[in-house]
Amino acid sequence: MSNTNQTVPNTLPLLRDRIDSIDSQIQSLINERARCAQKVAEVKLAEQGDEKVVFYRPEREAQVLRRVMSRNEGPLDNEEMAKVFRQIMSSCLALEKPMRIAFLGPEGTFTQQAALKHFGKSIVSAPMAAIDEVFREVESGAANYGVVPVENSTEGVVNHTLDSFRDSRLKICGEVEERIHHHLLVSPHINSEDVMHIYSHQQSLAQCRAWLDRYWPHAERIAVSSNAEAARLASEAGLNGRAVAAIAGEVACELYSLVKVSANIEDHPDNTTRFLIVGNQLVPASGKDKTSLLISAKNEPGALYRLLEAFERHSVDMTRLETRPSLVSRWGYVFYIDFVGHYLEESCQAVISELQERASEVKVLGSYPVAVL
Ligand SMILES: O=C(O)C(=O)C[C@]1(C(=O)O)C=C[C@@H](O)C=C1
Repeated sequence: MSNTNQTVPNTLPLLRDRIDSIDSQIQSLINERARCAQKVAEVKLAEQGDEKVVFYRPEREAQVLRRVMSRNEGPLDNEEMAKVFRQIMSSCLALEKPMRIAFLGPEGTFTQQAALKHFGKSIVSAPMAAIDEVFREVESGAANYGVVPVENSTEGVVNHTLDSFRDSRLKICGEVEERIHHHLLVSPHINSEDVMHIYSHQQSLAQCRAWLDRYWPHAERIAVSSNAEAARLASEAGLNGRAVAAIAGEVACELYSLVKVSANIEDHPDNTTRFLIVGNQLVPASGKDKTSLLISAKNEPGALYRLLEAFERHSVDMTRLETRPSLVSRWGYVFYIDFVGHYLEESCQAVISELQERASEVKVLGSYPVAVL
């Protein structure tokens, strides 16, 4: 083991020798860790059996990353260090069992970016054409987990995702937040001044509305199924000499070899999207968790008040409330509620059982670690 108190050499050859020696130690340790993960897989298989074995453990991953951040002394900052360990765990998990992750595609979407941020790069990516396809892919067992957008700090909730939980038995296993930067992109084969049509996902167009009003008031805005699809269309149009632009992110820009006419054009610089990880398992407590519920309220005066009052009385911190039409009865509603805590904690159990008495249906969509990265 190297002695951390050793003085740092001050010539380039000696510094590189030191780096080589440290790298060799890090490499041995990473492989030693990987062998432990392989052993963990054997133990899990022996204890849980082939059918029920769960390799991916979100609560354990969150604990590992939190520990990395809290003991970190720099000079690398906490997030950088956690990203390194994120990838080490991703590689170790892939040794235990390669994970197939379905996400709202095509390749290059912010959802793919979120999937890589959450699971690391050692996954098999499975882009889907729509949010309900992501759900179906995981329900059928074709994918191990799915990643879907659920809310954006500028535009609010993604209704498709919330609605997909009504008839699904999938559970929320995690959340991930991603800062969203939009760019105006064109094919290198066209002149950006000729652009009269701008493609993007409806939410992205909305997130850049003020900027578009100001700088491209005469261009027609065309909503398509995703911003990666917009990038694909802009690239294809460029090959045919048609001047079309797309609004999309970095990954799509690179994937379709587009060029940036303007970067970071979102109206709100802290524009952030929250994504959910959906899977088949109820996740044990990590020590810092959130819970999501779907509640069908009775259609009577004061129904919502009686639901919310239970949170107050048990001092459970509600972080989000969304209302959607129930689709079962006219003017009936379902509520999506997020709160701090794990559903097995005493105070959370107390709230849930009171809600069960007061609502016609309470579905626990899942408890999951608060996003670490
Ligand atoms: O602790 C486990 O259950 C493991 O499988 C090991 C490990 C890791 O590399 O630390 C790998 C995958 C899991 O998702 C969590 C942690």
